[in-house]
Amino acid sequence: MTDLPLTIVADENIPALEPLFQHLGRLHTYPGRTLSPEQVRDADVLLVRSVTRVDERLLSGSSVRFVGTATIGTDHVDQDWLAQQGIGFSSAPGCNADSVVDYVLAALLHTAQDQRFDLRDKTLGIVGVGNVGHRLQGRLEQLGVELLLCDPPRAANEGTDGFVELEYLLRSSDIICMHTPLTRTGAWPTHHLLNADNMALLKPDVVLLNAGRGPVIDNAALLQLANARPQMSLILDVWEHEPWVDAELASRCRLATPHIAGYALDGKIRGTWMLYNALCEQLGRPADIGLSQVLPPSPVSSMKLNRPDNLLAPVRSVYDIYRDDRDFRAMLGDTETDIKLGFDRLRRFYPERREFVTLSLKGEVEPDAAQQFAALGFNCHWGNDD
Ligand SMILES: NC(=O)C1=CN([C@@H]2O[C@H](COP(=O)(O)OP(=O)(O)OC[C@H]3O[C@@H](n4cnc5c(N)ncnc54)[C@H](O)[C@@H]3O)[C@@H](O)[C@H]2O)C=CC1
Ligand SMILES: O=C(O)C(=O)[C@H](O)COP(=O)(O)O
Repeated sequence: MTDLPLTIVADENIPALEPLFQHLGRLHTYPGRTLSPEQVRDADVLLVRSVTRVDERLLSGSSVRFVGTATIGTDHVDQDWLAQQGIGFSSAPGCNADSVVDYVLAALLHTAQDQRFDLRDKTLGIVGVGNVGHRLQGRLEQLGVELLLCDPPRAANEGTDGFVELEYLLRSSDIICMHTPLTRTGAWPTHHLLNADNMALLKPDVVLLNAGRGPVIDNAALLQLANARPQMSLILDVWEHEPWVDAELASRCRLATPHIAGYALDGKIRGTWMLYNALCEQLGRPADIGLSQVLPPSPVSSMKLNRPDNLLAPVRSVYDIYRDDRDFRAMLGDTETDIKLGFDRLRRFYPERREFVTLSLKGEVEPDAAQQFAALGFNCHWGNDD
């Protein structure tokens, strides 16, 4: 597959396809969720996101020689089958990890403000300490939050120091953030990792956030528990059975969003760009388009703080998580079919959002506040009036 032009079939929800791939061949875009064997049969390259199941059913008999998913998660791809067929594969590890961490921090800071607590007085458990969990760990440690970490695969490789057992974390944490992949086999499968039995261990007023994959938590058991425990706070970005969402569970959440934690433009375009690099490598061609050539400058690039004690002011100016929550809830009274269509429509036409790091903060602030704004991930230039 070295002869150009290539035939490239891609999910229409992948940004920056033209500038990165058009010079390599003819691009055909389709809705990813309904991509069919007929649409991919004559393709050389298939570029997907998480909503396309990539397996023998989709690709058998096709001419596809390279599959790329512009996502971190890979549970939608049958990688064993691709390898057996000699089809090249790449995902985009870490591409939107900072976008997810921004989402988590926005959600937790709003929750802390609404429930009148300071994150630094809480114990926060992270389950799955990979690209996302590790970056979240870094920012929260700088903020001064006490952490518990659970990641049995890492503990098995690196030693158990610094890691705790899941049950201990569930029992001891005030806030829990789920960041594991979805796996059904292997030594540490995560399907229904949180279930009726172990969720009974949770503190009654726990804040539980899932921005990994929906089926990592048994959603029916979660709804039952949350109904029995009115003080429990749920923040869910991912759902069992997407694009369908259990409207009752969503209505029980303090924040509910349609799988957009990683949807900052920076994270999405970085994912596409990583696939461009992987495809060029497979083709033996130089990848000479830089990320900055395809990532537009941020429309909100600097902010002078006049209320430096309020951590939420810059967070809101880059990312209003309540807007996502409102838009999502607005469609939940619809029929099952409308919810499914609405879920994908919100994602397809997601408004531009940028990562915290794109915002420069200026002003004169106290050292403690300066440390906290830097910990959140903003680009800080204190004392600079330019
Ligand atoms: N909501 C969203 O928009 C997004 C969701 N994701 C999801 O988040 C997941 C995590 O992303 P990354 O951190 O980048 O992945 P990663 O692969 O870098 O890290 C995952 C971590 O989970 C750990 N893990 C695996 N099984 C575990 C278990 N049973 N218990 C505890 N830990 C376990 C692994 O050892 C690894 O350290 C992705 O696989 C994807 O499904 C990723 C990006 C955006
Ligand atoms: O990267 C991942 O993994 C994700 O979950 C994606 O950010 C989700 O976006 P879509 O692939 O579903 O558009």
